[in-house]
Order: sequence, then structure tokens, then C-alpha cells
Amino acid sequence: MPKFSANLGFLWPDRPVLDRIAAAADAGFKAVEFHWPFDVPAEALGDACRRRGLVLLGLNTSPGDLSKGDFGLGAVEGREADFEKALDQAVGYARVAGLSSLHVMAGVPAGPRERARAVFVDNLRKAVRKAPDLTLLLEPINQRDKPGYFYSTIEEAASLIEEIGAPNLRIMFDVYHVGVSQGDVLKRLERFLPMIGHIQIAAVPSRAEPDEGEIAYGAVLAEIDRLGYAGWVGCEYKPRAGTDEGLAWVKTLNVSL
Ligand SMILES: O=C(O)[C@H](O)C(=O)CO
Ligand SMILES: [Mg+2]
Repeated sequence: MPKFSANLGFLWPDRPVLDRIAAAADAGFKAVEFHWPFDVPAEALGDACRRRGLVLLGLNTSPGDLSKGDFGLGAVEGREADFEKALDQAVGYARVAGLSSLHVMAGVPAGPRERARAVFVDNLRKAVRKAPDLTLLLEPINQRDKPGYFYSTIEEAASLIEEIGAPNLRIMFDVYHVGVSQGDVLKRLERFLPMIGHIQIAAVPSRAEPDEGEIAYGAVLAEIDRLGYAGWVGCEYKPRAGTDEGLAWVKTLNVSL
């Protein structure tokens, strides 16, 4: 059975981050992951997780200025210095807190696609040199949620990984984004398994608990098992109402936290 991690960027959204950690442990999760926990000191976040016996997984590089449309800086020409600052911040935070992975966000580039890709490749080469001790994750994000985002297909993430050739650069396979952008989820899981560093789940199209919509999560989780995926499956969904009540999906899908 897959092992589930609580994504505390989305779960228990009405509570401060340290309280979300306690709520995840109380609910039975054994691991946690974050979006941008930078307002909480890294030592405090790490200690809170360790006190509750939680495995610390990942966080994201800073999105930049969300109010100006930024959603990551990795593939944005002219923002290389800002990217490096964001990278240093996230790497430093991960090391102090004891987190093991980092989603290197690509962003919404303005210029030609080939330039954006070249910038992203250069920035990723820098990232793998700076953080050989962390898993660096590449996550394609769907165009419905983030119009203009640099990439939306698993194939594009895989081609970057092949070109850069660093063992710590891996795919974040978010089943929600793959479902919205591409489909054929089970075949893509199988094909790209050797490159996958982390999996995330949410219903399509609602991004709510994985017990509704067009993705049959019973089948997806069974396939993740059959393939022998040894990593964690991040519950990165937006609860329909209360997060604790919403965890009824665990029983419905006949799995456990
Ligand atoms: O939105 C997502 O799927 C990502 O995993 C993310 O963390 C950026 O918000
Ligand atoms: Mg995701």
C-alpha cells in the first residue's frame, strides 16, 4: 500500500503551519511536505516534525511576487539573480529544517520558449551543483490553473532530466496536473517511474479529496503499488470542507495513513 504524506500547503488551511504539523500527526500521517513555510523558522519547523515522529519531505522554491504573476523563477529570463536568491533560501531552509527535497519552480516566462528552456537548464545545472544532498523535483503544472506556466507535460520534465543528467534531479508526478493536462495516467506512471522522485494526488477537475471526479484513485494507487514505487504519495488537495472530515476518503479507498 502507498505511504501518504500530508501536504501542509493545502491541508488544514485555517491553521498556522505549526498547528498543521500537529494536526497531520494527530490524523495519522507519517510524513509531511510544504509549499513555502519560510515565515516559520526552519529550526522550529524541523523540531515540530521530529517531536511528532514525522518524516520531513519537501518544500518549493519561492514563487517570487505572486501579485505580479510570478509563479517561480527558474525559466524566467532576466530573473537569474532572483532565482539564485530563491534557490539559496530554499536550500538553506531545507538543510536547517531537515527536509529532503525541493521543488524547483519554473515560472511563467515572457519570451520565446527556447530561451526559457535554456535559462531553466542553466539554473538547474547551478541547482544540482549547489544541492547534491537534496532531491530536486521538476513539476509540470497545468495551463488551466497557471496559464503560461513553463511546462505542463511529464515528457518535458523528463527531457530536462535526460539533458542535465544529475542523479538528484527527478520528476514530481502530480496526478492532478497530469490528469488535467494529459491523461493516460497509469501508462505515464509506468513509463516514467525510474525518474519519479515524488507523487502527489487530488481529484480532477476539482482538486478536492481523491474520492470524486474523473480519476479512479483506487486504480491509480493499486498501480503505484504494483510498480513497486517506494516513495511517498503527497495528499496535495484542497479539502471540500473540514480537512479531518475529508479524510473519510482513506476508508473509501481502502488504504491507511
Ligand atoms: O501546485 C502544485 O501542484 C505544486 O505542487 C506546488 O507546490 C506549487 O504550488
Ligand atoms: Mg503538485
